[in-house]
Amino acid sequence: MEQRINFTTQAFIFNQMGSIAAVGGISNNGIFFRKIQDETRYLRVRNLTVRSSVASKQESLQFSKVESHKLEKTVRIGVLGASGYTGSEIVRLLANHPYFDITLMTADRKAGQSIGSVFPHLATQDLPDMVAVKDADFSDVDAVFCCLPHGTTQEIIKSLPTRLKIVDLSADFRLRNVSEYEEWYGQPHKATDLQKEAVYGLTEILRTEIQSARLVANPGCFPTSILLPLIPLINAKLIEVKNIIIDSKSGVSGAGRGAKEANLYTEIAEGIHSYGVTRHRHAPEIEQGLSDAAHSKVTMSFTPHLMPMSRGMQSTIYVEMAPGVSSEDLNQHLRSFYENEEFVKLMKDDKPPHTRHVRGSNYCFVNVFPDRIPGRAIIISVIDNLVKGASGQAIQNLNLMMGIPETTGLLYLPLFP
Ligand SMILES: NC(=O)C1=CN([C@@H]2O[C@H](COP(=O)(O)OP(=O)(O)OC[C@H]3O[C@@H](n4cnc5c(N)ncnc54)[C@H](OP(=O)(O)O)[C@@H]3O)[C@@H](O)[C@H]2O)C=CC1
Ligand SMILES: CC(=O)N[C@@H](CCC(=O)OP(=O)(O)O)C(=O)O
Repeated sequence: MEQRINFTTQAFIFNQMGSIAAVGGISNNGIFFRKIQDETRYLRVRNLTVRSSVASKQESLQFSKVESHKLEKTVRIGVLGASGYTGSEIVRLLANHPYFDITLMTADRKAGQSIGSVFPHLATQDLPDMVAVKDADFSDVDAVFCCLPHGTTQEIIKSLPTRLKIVDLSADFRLRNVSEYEEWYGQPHKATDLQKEAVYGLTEILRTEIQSARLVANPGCFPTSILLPLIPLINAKLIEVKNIIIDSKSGVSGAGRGAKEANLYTEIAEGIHSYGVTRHRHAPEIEQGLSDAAHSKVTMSFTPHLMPMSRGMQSTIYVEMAPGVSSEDLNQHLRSFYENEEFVKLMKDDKPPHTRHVRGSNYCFVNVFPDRIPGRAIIISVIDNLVKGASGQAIQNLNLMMGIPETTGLLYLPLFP
């Protein structure tokens, strides 16, 4: 039977692998209610004693512990660039977030409009109209998702109150070396002090640094799909750092919502094409991550392709293994490295993951295959460019920065078919 419940506490049940098995709330009289995915209804879970290890009879999983958090504070969120693809994806994902409450949204050409008029799929959300950044009042905001074009972003972030926590989805604060930024982005960096403060937001790899950061540079979508499998393998010296070849494919939403001739249906449908060959601006970002892992300068070959699909990203990575290492060793290492992670999963069989298996979710699915050529392996990694490649990872990072479980509001299963 449906009922309205006022929760005082949000609770998480973990399975024995340490992953969150159920999210719910604890009512005033101490009863745990399990949240039903993607709905606002809750299922009463009986026979579960909070703070004990007794499993619920209604659950097939063996619960190992319950952690609870007081729902004391609501974090007031500003979404800069809410009329774009990543901004609107933040709004969609936050609809079910128990702590984050959107109090401010900005747009540029669409300033003055409601989110529902710009994105009818969000018309059910009761949110303030979007305003221009110059008219934005940050007095009711604690944290900001900055979903603006690179270049514009630095100056806007520089002008924000310093008490705000910021997750920047643009490329403006990702490269530590500002001269490298100038070389690849064709303009000098205009906020070099802030650059020193920024922490690169590849959550599973830099969790500790992100927790205490004020400004997080959310990674690019291609780098996310590539660095998640490669960094642990380089750290463990299981692959050679020379001759890494990466072939990546992206859905068209990766290019943003702005009208561009190159992104017309007629230019995209019924074919694929490579772009940015040898000079894509994600190359230095990927090499920065790989070099940090290797403690030496790493270079690689990277070619992105545009696919006739709205979202999704696959990176196919060709590597040379260290002497005596097999592709099964790579698989085993990644499996154990990500064993307790909710969002990075190694496939259990020998099938390649598909972009459609992670669509709309914050998951990264990975598999490793032996190449026909001895000593080489092929790694396939898929994400949704708008979720793990942008807005989902951004929420995961802000969760950490606010000291709440990082999966909060992100346990959406992929949308299939
Ligand atoms: N799309 C993706 O898959 C990914 C994108 N990113 C990065 O995230 C950022 C946002 O991308 P995305 O959402 O795709 O881009 P969109 O082009 O879809 O959206 C851009 C947003 O910024 C606003 N805007 C544009 N110019 C200005 C300006 N001069 N001043 C203030 N606001 C402005 C736009 O407002 P209006 O619509 O009103 O003009 C819109 O809200 C970019 O830096 C992008 O590179 C990162 C990872 C993945
Ligand atoms: C399909 C497409 O055009 N994709 C974008 C990458 C999207 C992304 O992650 O870009 P940022 O580095 O700006 O955040 C591109 O290739 O430039």
